[in-house]
Amino acid sequence: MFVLRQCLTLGTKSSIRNFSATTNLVNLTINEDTGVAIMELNKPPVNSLNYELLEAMHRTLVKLENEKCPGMILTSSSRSTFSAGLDLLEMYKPTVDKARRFWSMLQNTWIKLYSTPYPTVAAINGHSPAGGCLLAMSCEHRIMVPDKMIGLNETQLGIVAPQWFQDCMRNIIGERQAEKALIAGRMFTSEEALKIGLVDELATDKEDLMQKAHDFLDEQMGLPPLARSVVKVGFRKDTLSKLINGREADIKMFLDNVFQPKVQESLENYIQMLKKK
Ligand SMILES: CCCCC/C=C\C/C=C\CC/C=C/CC(=O)SCCNC(=O)CCNC(=O)[C@H](O)C(C)(C)COP(=O)(O)OP(=O)(O)OC[C@H]1O[C@@H](n2cnc3c(N)ncnc32)[C@H](O)[C@@H]1OP(=O)(O)O
Repeated sequence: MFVLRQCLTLGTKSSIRNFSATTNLVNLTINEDTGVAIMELNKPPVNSLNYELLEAMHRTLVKLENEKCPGMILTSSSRSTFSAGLDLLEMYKPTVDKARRFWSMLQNTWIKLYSTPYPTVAAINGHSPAGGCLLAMSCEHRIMVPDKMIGLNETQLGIVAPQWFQDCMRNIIGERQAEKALIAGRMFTSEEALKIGLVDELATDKEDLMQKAHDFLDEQMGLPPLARSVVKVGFRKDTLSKLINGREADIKMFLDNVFQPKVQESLENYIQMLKKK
């Protein structure tokens, strides 16, 4: 359930309704004049994607779809990080039920985000590794601040990015670049990401980032919405169907991997390393 927290009137003619998921993990702001939604991930310090954050995102996406949202900006309340990807603690010594529930919610959230009929833009105001990169890649347009890192780094962690993560990257930067990036588990600087088309624009700072995101949505919202969304979903349907028809196999892949003693050992070392940093 969403609670109406407060009504803010900013110093512009637009009035803003500010909703928040009850957990406060996602701040949702909807501009009353334009209907544009800003979905801000708010799980300090790095928006690691645990079950609760994914569930709050999923709930927000369902609400936006039901309310015929005309456009959405996905961003983060953190100064350093857009999202650190999947929460490593969700994968460290989970029960089978917990691991299954977690992966299933990740699938639900991605399917909703990837298939929205309305235009989506990722305002990437920080680092965006692995699952964070997946979120950004699932939007239609990506704008990033300078001097941050983005990419699917799974290979460097000794794990394999799931097929649908790989497909998202291939759909954006093409077969050859995706193959090279995925084999290496390469993280790109914002500037490198722009060069290979992993992001579409760079912004100078957060204000410029949000302005550019609004500009993109203004342009998209000027197009006939039904035709726009049919073309979008048409382009994405093969990638979506692959996961939708293979959800159980994908969950099995995750469970088979996550419970490997070697994976648990690397995970423990990685968590320790991040904590000592
Ligand atoms: C290693 C083996 C993984 C095993 C996986 C198991 C099964 C796999 C099967 C299939 C799944 C494959 C798909 C995986 C997709 C993923 O998304 S995996 C997650 C990959 N993410 C990362 O590698 C990012 C790690 N984090 C960072 O690089 C940095 O934190 C950052 C994002 C660049 C930010 O840096 P900054 O300096 O600002 O912050 P800190 O590093 O100091 O971190 C602050 C705080 O947050 C904790 N933390 C960071 N990332 C995560 C995370 N992903 N999950 C949980 N917690 C995280 C960090 O430990 C610090 O904690 P504190 O010291 O207690 O404050």
